[in-house]
Amino acid sequence: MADKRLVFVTGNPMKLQEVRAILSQSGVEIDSQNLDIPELQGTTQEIAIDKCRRAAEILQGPCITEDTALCYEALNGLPGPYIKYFLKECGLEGLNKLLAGFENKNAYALCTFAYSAGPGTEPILFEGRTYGKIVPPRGAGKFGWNPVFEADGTGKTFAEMTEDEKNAISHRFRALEKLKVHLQSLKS
Ligand SMILES: O=c1[nH]c(=O)c2ncn([C@@H]3O[C@H](COP(=O)(O)OP(=O)(O)OP(=O)(O)O)[C@@H](O)[C@H]3O)c2[nH]1
Ligand SMILES: [Mg+2]
Repeated sequence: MADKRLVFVTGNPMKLQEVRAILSQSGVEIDSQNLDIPELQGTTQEIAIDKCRRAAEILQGPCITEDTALCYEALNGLPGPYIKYFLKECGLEGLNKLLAGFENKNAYALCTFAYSAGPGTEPILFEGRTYGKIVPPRGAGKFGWNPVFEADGTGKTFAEMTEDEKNAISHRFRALEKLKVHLQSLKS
């Protein structure tokens, strides 16, 4: 039996798949709720806290939510938490063109999990980062901006990696490592 069950509120099946794979050996089992929670404008932290708070209120119970940002060094962190809309409107090529006037193609993927113990409690954040650079698309485009993000030291875009390769170094993996430590502390 799982040591811990958690409800992950997300509308993104690829996130859910990766979270389940990363947590598969950890004793944490994930139930999912596909709720469309309105997302505030603001910093990644503000967006993550607000989204988790709303989700816990709707569920009337504990839950986790996750926000992903793609932050360009040359643009002082933008598109950041608004990457979903940039990707939708500009496509993978557009994500490259944004940096056309800059030599600096460095970027980091930022994953922020928020954990709420239930309605009325303040969500706690767990962040993970993976550094890399923005490149012309390579690899199968099954998930978001994976084809244009080459992780430092790998020579591969996330889309060219196997699931296991990505899950060993991803922003999501790094944030979940911190969330796991917190969940352990709740058990004792
Ligand atoms: O190539 C990718 N590799 C990843 O590892 C990854 N993680 C998220 N994303 C995309 O980045 C935006 C985040 O927006 P986001 O955090 O609001 O997510 P979402 O709205 O899809 O789901 P949720 O908010 O219901 O959980 C969305 O377009 C996601 O598809 C990724 N793309
Ligand atoms: Mg979202």
